[in-house]
Amino acid sequence: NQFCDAGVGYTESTCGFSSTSSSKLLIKGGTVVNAHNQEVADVYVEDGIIVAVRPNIKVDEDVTLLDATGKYVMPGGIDPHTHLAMEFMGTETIDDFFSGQAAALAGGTTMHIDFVIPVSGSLVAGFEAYKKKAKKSCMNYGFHMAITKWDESVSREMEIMVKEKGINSFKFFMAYKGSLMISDELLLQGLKRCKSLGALAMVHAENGDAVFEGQNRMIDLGITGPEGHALSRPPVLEGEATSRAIRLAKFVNTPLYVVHVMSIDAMEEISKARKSGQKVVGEAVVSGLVLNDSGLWNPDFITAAKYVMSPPIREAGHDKALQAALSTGVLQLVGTDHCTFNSTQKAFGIDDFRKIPNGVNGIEERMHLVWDTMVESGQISVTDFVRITSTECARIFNIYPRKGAILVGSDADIIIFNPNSSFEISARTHHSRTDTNVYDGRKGKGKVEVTIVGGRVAWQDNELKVAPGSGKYIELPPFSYLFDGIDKADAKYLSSLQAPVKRFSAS
Ligand SMILES: NC(=O)NCCC(=O)O
Ligand SMILES: [Zn+2]
Ligand SMILES: [Zn+2]
Repeated sequence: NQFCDAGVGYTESTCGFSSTSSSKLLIKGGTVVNAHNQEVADVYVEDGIIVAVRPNIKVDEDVTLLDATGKYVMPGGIDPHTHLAMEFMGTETIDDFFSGQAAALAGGTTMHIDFVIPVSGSLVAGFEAYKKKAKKSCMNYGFHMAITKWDESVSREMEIMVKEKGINSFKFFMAYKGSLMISDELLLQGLKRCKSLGALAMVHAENGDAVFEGQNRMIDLGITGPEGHALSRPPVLEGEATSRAIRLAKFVNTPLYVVHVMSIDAMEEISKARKSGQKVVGEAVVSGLVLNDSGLWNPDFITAAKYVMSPPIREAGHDKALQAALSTGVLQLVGTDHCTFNSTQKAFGIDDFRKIPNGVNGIEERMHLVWDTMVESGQISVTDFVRITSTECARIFNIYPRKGAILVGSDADIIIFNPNSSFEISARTHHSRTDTNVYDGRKGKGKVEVTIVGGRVAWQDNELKVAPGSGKYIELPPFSYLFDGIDKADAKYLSSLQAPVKRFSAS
């Protein structure tokens, strides 16, 4: 870990943070990239807000200048899927809201959306617990909320989350039998409630009952190592659950967001639904795009166990198909599912893959790996890069154009990216607290040189410049663009029922 251990005995002097105090910033001469266009322009920022984007802006001497000549000036990355300080599988992720965010800033991500896990089923208690965890934040963050049980109180608390706490999305786990997994009955209730609140339903799509069966099958065969994890939950189980969730969302007529799409099977279900006109969002994660399952077969347990996540990293072929789906719009955005456990924690499953805490790193690596894999290979344009790493996430979670854009009036969350530099990933130099890295040794083109959050330089010259506690909670309002037209479709459906209703009342 390159930063001092945050939160414990922290002082600015001992940690060597230096904050850039000027509230005025001019980024000169770069190519400003938005999802819709790119142009050479200066970007002028005052008090955290972009106030001008045009060539040759003249400013007074009290303004901090950043030269971006020959570089891209892009919206900071927004990671839609992280787990910081999450209690899971009998332990807690090693990255908290400071170490995880410090890593994010080093990699050009300025906002992430983390998943609140209810406490004993209570959403309010879960929200309070995460508010406390997030006190050490040093960048923008928002929350999704998991729904793990169903009763009147959960339904009421969902309304409180949406109307009072700034949460506009709820995740339903169709896997993790015995802990987070929910039934179809609960999923249906949850989808209906999400719809009425204008909140986006998200699913972890794997058939948890069949996964349980698959795990028993592996143990009966004496397969106890990390490879058993992938073998026990094949793509067909991800495809089945994805298809089931899509059909239930269609039945309820509410938008659906499928998190961490890892297989061709799931991706094809999303593709089919989208072609039919259904509002389904598919989230790729960087591990699914750039890794294959070969690591899981490494004879060294710790090396193999670091790749254990759910749904599993698939065999070669799924990665390329997911890249193609992302480049053609079948999948819309890229997250990380950053959920880190160190070697000691992974070793809980040394004799039984079912006990290996599930999760991989990625919050620091996402922007670099997506650039190298997708832009450098010619699969997507620079504007597409901005769309899938930032803008689309802001649109889906209803904070665009405040976030996800370099426009007058937008928040000044900005990166300066040098396409002629290069990056190299190593567990020895990364900024996460974990001692392994699933991308260890990867090199590529392009480098985030400066990360700006709310108009302040947060990362520059390989140095973190912000302190724990300087982060900001971003409330996410309900009824994003995905809800446009839902009422019209409902009205059409109801009018289609008039004929049977009349027939029934006539007899
Ligand atoms: N994905 C994973 O393995 N861990 C995090 C929890 C989840 O997103 O399912
Ligand atoms: Zn999940
Ligand atoms: Zn996750």
